[in-house]
Amino acid sequence: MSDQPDPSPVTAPYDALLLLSFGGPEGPDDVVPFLENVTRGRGIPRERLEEVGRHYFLFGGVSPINEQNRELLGAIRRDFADHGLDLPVHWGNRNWAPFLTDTLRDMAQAGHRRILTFATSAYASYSGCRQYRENLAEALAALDAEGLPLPRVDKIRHYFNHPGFVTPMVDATLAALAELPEDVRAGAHLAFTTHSVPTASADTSGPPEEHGDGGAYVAEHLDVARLIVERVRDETGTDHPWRLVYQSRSGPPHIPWLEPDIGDHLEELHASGAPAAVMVPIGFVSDHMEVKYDLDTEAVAKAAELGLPVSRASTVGADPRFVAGIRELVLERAAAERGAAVERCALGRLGPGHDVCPVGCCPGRVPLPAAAGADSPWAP
Ligand SMILES: CC1=C(CCC(=O)O)c2cc3nc(cc4[nH]c(cc5[nH]c(cc1n2)c(C)c5CCC(=O)O)c(CCC(=O)O)c4C)C(CCC(=O)O)=C3C
Ligand SMILES: [Fe+2]
Repeated sequence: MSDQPDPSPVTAPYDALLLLSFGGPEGPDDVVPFLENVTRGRGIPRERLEEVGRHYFLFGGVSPINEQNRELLGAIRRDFADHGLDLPVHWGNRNWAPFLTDTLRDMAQAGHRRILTFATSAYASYSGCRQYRENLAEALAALDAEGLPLPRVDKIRHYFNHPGFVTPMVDATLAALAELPEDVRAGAHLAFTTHSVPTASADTSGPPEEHGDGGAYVAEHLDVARLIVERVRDETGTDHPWRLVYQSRSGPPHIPWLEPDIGDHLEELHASGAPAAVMVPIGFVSDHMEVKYDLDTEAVAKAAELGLPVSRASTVGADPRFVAGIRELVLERAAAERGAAVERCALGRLGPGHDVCPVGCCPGRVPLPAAAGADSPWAP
């Protein structure tokens, strides 16, 4: 008899969940090395880096993202325990401690052989999906070089249209509308914001058949925005005008990125006589630096200068419905891997996405090995 307990049947074949995130600095001394990790080989102008460094120093050199991931990690563990799931949950980052390679090494040494990954990015795109798969491949290569047995690593499908993500965002939008002065509320515009990416990267996001016209990245965000607009209309009886806009543009100015920027959009709204706006950061799963600085600091200052009343919807963070959604996605994927019947929850027009990224999904500028996809060199 083995001294290991049998894996819990509902989560089999998986023996662990990996929470995979971006990472952020936790003090002033971390800021520059963190930015070096993020931007290695990416051709980001020096001035942009200095500018982004200032955002972090404004907050004492501490990004909120790690604390938010600790909260999410704790919430997932409690939710699993409350639902009788015996699946250990570990956390690793792309750019800061705990680094993915260290986490994956601990997991391999603890005997985990089938790992399911949940990344803190809900959409298709190079930065939000393939780059995490490249990070997994890099970590596996490092373990391989150390002679460790390699676990098989899978990744949960994009969850932008899962009710666990959409439902809390609807409530957050309603709450942000309620924060506006009553006389401007009914006329408020909804500005759905997400991270800008180079248009070339947006156009090739998602599976090859979805490339062009902003690709899966833009289509998925539009789907979420429409869902929120419809639900808000059902609740309030008001049809709020809306637009998908972008924030946190980086890169050299001659390379086109998705537009309009939230700041320009607020100016346009003001010029066209809009009475108020709600910023809804559907591109992010927690209130990290892009939200705290680019929206709550910069965009709010711009709105104040214009005299445009604004409020900002909160992100899902560790909302219990989001955490329950993560559990449902784990159970869904485990069942699919066992060949059992699965119900794939998805709202909106696009339907549930793929479990395994196909060849040619969200390519980077340079082809690099990526795990957890059809093109993975680490496939079983
Ligand atoms: C699509 C997307 C997401 C959402 C999906 C996901 O969540 O993964 C995201 C998240 C995040 N991005 C973050 C931070 C940064 N992103 C940068 C740079 C870049 N982001 C890009 C895209 C995205 N980024 C791109 C195309 C670049 C250009 C360079 C490159 O091609 O890689 C830079 C360099 C400086 C700058 O130029 O801004 C920093 C510091 C943090 C941590 C925040 C914190 O500390 O709280 C988080 C969660
Ligand atoms: Fe970023």
